[in-house]
Amino acid sequence: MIHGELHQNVRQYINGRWETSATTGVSANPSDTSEVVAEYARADRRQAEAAIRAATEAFPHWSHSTPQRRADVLDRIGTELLARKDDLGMLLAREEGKTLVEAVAEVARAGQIFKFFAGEALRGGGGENVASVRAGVQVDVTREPVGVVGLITPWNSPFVVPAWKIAPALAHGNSVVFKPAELVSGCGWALAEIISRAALPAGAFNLVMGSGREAGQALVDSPLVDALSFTGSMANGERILQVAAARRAKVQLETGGKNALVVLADADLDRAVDCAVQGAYFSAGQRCTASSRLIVESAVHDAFVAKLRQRLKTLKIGHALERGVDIGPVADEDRLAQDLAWVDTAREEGAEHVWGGEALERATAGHYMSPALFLAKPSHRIAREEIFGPLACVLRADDYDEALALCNDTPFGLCAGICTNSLKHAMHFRRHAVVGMTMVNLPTAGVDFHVPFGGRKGSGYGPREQGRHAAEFYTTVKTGYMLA
Ligand SMILES: NC(=O)c1ccc[n+]([C@@H]2O[C@H](COP(=O)([O-])OP(=O)(O)OC[C@H]3O[C@@H](n4cnc5c(N)ncnc54)[C@H](O)[C@@H]3O)[C@@H](O)[C@H]2O)c1
Ligand SMILES: O=S(=O)(O)c1ccc(CO)cc1
Repeated sequence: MIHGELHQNVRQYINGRWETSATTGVSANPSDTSEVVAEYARADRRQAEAAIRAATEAFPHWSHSTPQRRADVLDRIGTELLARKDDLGMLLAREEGKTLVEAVAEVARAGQIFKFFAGEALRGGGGENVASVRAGVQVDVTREPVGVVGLITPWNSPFVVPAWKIAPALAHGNSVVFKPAELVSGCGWALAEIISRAALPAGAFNLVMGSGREAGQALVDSPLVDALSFTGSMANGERILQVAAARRAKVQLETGGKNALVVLADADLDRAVDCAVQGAYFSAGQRCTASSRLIVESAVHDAFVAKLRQRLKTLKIGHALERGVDIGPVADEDRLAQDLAWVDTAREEGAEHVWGGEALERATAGHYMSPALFLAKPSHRIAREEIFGPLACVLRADDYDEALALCNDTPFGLCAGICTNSLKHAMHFRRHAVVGMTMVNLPTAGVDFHVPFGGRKGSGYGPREQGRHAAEFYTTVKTGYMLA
C-alpha cells in the first residue's frame, strides 16, 4: 500500500496566526504503522493560556457581528468540507483507521453540520415576546452568547464531533478554543485550516493541540473560559465537571455508552443481524453509539446467534483504504491491547465464546482484530463496562419485560434500539428505555445531524448537542422588561 501525504507543518492556530510549539508529536497510520500521517506542535499550558486570552479579546467583536456575517462564515466552512470530503476523508481514514467509505461520510456530515448552523445563526436561537402580567409593560426573552468556550474532543470522530461543537459555538456568537485528541491532530489541524480562511476576526477561533493533562487542563482551569463542552471518557468527564463546575463554568459532557439492541421473537431476524453488525462492529466498535449488548428473546436466541456468527465470518477486516474492507484497524496499539485484554476477561469470567477476538496479521503492520462475540450474563464485566472496540455480547431474555429491564440495567444511557414487528412493544420501548436516543428496527449507531444528540445517566451531563437544542448550551437567556 502506498503511503499518503505527510503533513509536517501542523501548527497551533492562535489569534489568527500559525504558531510552533516547544515540542512536537507524530500521529501514525493504524492500518500501516510504518506511515507517519502528521508531525504536529504540542501546546503547553502557557500556549493554551495565550489562546484563551486571544479568544477573550475577540469575543466583543464576534459576539456583536451580524447574523448574516456568522451565517456566511459557517456556510463557507461547510461548502469547503463538502467539496473536499474525499481528500479529507482520506486523511481521516489514514489517521484514525475508519474505512474510507465511513471517513468520507463523516467529513460530509461535518460539512452539513456547518451548513445547518449557518441557518441557525440567522434564526438566532429562539427569542420570544411574552405578555407581561403588568399593564403597560413589555417583556422579551432573548439569548446571548456565553463567552469563551473550550471544546475538548475525542479521537474516534475527529471531524464530526468538533463540527457539532464549533459550528453552534460560532453561530451563536461565542469565541472558541478547540483542543482535539492528540491521536488525530492532523484532522483537527485540517479542520482548523479551513476555518482559518473563513473570514473570522483574529482570535474568534483558536486551535491548541497537545495533551489533555496540559493543554486540555488549561481550558478546564482558566477563569476566562465561560463554558466547556467535553466529549470523551466518563472518568475524564467526571474530573472536568468537578473542577469547572466549582468555578461556575457552564459544562456539557458527552461521555461513554453501553448501548443495548433488543431483539424480540417477532423481529425480522435478517434485519436484526444487519442492525447488530452495523451497530456493534462498524467503525471497529469505536463509537459511543455502538451496540455492545445484544439482548435477545429466548425464542429466537439460538437462531439469531447462529445467523450473526455466519455474518461475522464474512466480514472483511483490513487496511482502511482497501476497497471492500468492512472494518479497519482499531485506533492504536494501546486500544488493541485493551480490546484483547477484554477478550481474556470475557473468557476468564466464563462468557461463552462464539466468534473472533483475535489479533490479525495483514500485508501492512496495523492494529487489526477480528470482531468478537460472546454469550454473557448480565453480571459479567463485558456486559457492564464500556469497551469501545469490536466486541459485543449477547444476553438472553425470557420476554420483552426482562429485555427492557436488562436494557436499563446499566450506569450509561446514551441510546438503545429494538428490533420488533410489534407496534405495542416498539412504542413502549421508546417511552421506557432510559436513554437520550431510541431506534426501532435501526442500528443504534448512525444518527442524523440536525436533531439533538446526547444521553442520560453516566452518558452525559448538561444540555443536548446538535440541532436547534444546541442553543441551550451555547447561549444564556436574558429577560428584558420595558415600560411601554
Ligand atoms: N457520548 C458521546 O457522545 C461520546 C462520543 C465519542 C466518544 N465518547 C467517549 O470518548 C471515549 C474515547 O475517547 P478518548 O479516549 O479520546 O477519551 P479521553 O477522555 O481520553 O479524551 C478525550 C479528550 O479529553 C482530553 N483530556 C484528557 N484528560 C483531560 C483533562 N484532564 N483535562 C482536559 N482535557 C482532557 C483528551 O486529550 C482528549 O482531547 C470513550 O469513552 C467514548 O465513549 C463519547
Ligand atoms: O455513527 S454515529 O452513531 O452517527 C456516531 C455518533 C456519534 C459519534 C461520536 O462518537 C460517532 C458516531
